[in-house]
Amino acid sequence: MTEAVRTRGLFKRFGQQVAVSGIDLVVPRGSFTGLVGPNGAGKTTTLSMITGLLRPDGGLIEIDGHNVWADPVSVKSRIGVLPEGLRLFERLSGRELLLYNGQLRGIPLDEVGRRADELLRVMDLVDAQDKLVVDYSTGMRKKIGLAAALLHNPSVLFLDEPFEGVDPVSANTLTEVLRRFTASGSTVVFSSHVMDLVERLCDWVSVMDRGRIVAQGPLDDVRGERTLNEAFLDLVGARGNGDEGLSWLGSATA
Ligand SMILES: Nc1ncnc2c1ncn2[C@@H]1O[C@H](COP(=O)(O)OP(=O)(O)OP(=O)(O)O)[C@@H](O)[C@H]1O
Repeated sequence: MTEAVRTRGLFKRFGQQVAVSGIDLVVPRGSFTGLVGPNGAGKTTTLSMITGLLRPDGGLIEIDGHNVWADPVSVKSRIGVLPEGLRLFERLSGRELLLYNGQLRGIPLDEVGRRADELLRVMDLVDAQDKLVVDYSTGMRKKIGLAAALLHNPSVLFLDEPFEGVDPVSANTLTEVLRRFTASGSTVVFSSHVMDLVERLCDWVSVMDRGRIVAQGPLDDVRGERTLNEAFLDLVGARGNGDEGLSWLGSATA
């Protein structure tokens, strides 16, 4: 199996809190991979280390066989990132943002212009292309962020919660673009809490819980005879706190 992403013993702590506890993540090339886990499982921390945004305390990360922290330049030209809490250049218009990103990546201006026009069209952002990014809605921000991440044609695309706050129409657009991207042999890794979506899109799944990988492999192997949601609850242990306490809740009288 050729791997797009491989970590060995990847480790990160924040003070006393171990966020990522020595994980061996495997992402096959050309896969549509879902990184799932409950709140605080370590997904964002893992993606931040893999994409070179956060220095690990230990372990190794390779993308297309290149060591992320030893060879950051060749890795960064191969990856696209849509991070959580997406920070964009707010005072640029959507189109300017793409042109600027493309030039930062060293793509000739006429080629950047061509790619930007196509991406704006596919993302249904043509009418908003001259509007400042600060005035974009959440879904529009995700779409322009994805366009910026795709502009240099990366071989691996990392998306942290790409569908959060995105309406079904925009989610469909994002899905179509990502499907086309993986169909051409490129790799997508995205984190999500939405099991239905992961089940619909992904062919490979890594399940994290409390800083560890508790299951990893082809979607069909991880879920077995169950839905992915049932498998997820089995794997991370449904935390049955709902029946205790809160006796006051719902007893309000008019
Ligand atoms: N900068 C930080 N400083 C201190 N602790 C942090 C920091 N970033 C993350 N953590 C802790 O590390 C753990 C993993 O957090 P992380 O954000 O990676 O989880 P996650 O799986 O992405 O969660 P969510 O699904 O809620 O976004 C949590 O316990 C979190 O509180």
